[in-house]
Amino acid sequence: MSFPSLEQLHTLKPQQQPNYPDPSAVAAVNLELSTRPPLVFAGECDDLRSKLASVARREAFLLQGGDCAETFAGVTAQNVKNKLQVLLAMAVVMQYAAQVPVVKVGRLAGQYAKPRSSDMETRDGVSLPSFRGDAVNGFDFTSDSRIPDPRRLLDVYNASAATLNLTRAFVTGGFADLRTIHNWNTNFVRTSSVVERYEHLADEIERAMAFMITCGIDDDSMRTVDFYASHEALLLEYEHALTRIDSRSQQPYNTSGHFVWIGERTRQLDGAHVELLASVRNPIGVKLGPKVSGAEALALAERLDPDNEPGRLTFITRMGADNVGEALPPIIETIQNAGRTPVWVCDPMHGNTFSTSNGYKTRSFDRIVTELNGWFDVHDQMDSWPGGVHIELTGDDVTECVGGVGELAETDLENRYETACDPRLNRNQSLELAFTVAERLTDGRIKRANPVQAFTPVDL
Ligand SMILES: O=C[C@H](O)[C@H](O)COP(=O)(O)O
Ligand SMILES: C=C(OP(=O)(O)O)C(=O)O
Ligand SMILES: [Mn+2]
Repeated sequence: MSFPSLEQLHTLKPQQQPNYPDPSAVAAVNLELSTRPPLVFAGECDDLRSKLASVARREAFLLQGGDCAETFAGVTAQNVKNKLQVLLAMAVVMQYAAQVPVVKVGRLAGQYAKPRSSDMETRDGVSLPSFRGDAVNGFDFTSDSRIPDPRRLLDVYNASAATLNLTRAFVTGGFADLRTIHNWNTNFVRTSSVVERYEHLADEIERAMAFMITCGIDDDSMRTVDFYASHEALLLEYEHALTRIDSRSQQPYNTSGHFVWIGERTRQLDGAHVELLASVRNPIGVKLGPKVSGAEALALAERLDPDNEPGRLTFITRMGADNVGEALPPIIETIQNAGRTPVWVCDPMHGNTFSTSNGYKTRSFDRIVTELNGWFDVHDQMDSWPGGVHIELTGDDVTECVGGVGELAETDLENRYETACDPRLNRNQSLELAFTVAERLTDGRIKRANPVQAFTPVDL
């Protein structure tokens, strides 16, 4: 099985690509990237695909989260640790509530390139190219900083390798111990105003943990977790250079991340991004906004997952709180009628962004929860599995989204607004969201594949 050449991809009018001033510099970077070792291995991608197949079979739930735009300056032990900490804590809460394994996938180690709504940004009458992520140009609003530089792709590779290395060390070196993670949640519940709402769940987890320990359960599954890297496959030069033929299967894999997805702005059926990802064996995702029809979603499924392979395709729906109830059911119905069971994931962030009167791009925690609840209601109505959530978040106490447990107001945003692109949930808002999702997952209306069987005493 081969994959398309970069030249072939460029004939497909790729969207959201940088306008590099010097093609020879791009070619030189391509050559160097194509000799660099893979960042992830095909076998790891296969493991993730089989875990996502469990999600498609209602036997697991996916938690995918991290920065909207990673930054080179953000590649620090503390930043990676905080992000992992909040994701692992969220996963414990969801896993206990859902009574199914939670597949943990970070938006990290490659999320450095951004599609933008507008090519140009104008401030005080000065127009410059939009910031497209550290992978492309600089955040500073100066003409030099905003010139796309292909050498940044080498920095993306190095930053991603360092982040992956740290992540692997953290999740296998004791940081992911279930008892430690649970203590974080207990502290959160005790130190925030959500005590009454979540203390019961936190206490139940505490008792379950204590019970497991009294049973002498103390194996590796208590201390380590499987954790995977994901990002949007946006920059064709980078993604193509890291697409390699697996020596075991002779199949192409994107080795820049375990899971890569196609964004809302680049999912044209006959486009370059669909062409490239259709050719790789990774588990892949596609973002679906409120204007997509069932027929378009089905055409994407048939193109990207022709064998209807469990775990291969994840639809990440980002409908907006006001649209999810109307826009999502016909899409699910069309896919169900075609006999397909992709992984259905909710991204409650990208359809709910707005700008405040004081000029901040933000999101409201309440609107995020409204879309999530609407999404759960639709899957309940359609008897499909609400398979996971896709969240832009950080493990830091930033002030980027209004509302939530700290009741952040628009006037609070200036205190610690650090995102390089979209506003992220902060640590406490992320944990509160996990408890909110947990409440829905314990909802009896959601039909799991293997509900925890009531204990039936043996007839003696
Ligand atoms: O992360 C998603 C997009 O890159 C982002 O929402 C685009 O933001 P913009 O509308 O400010 O360009
Ligand atoms: C660009 C993103 O989202 P979307 O493609 O859904 O706008 C993103 O998830 O970073
Ligand atoms: Mn975003």
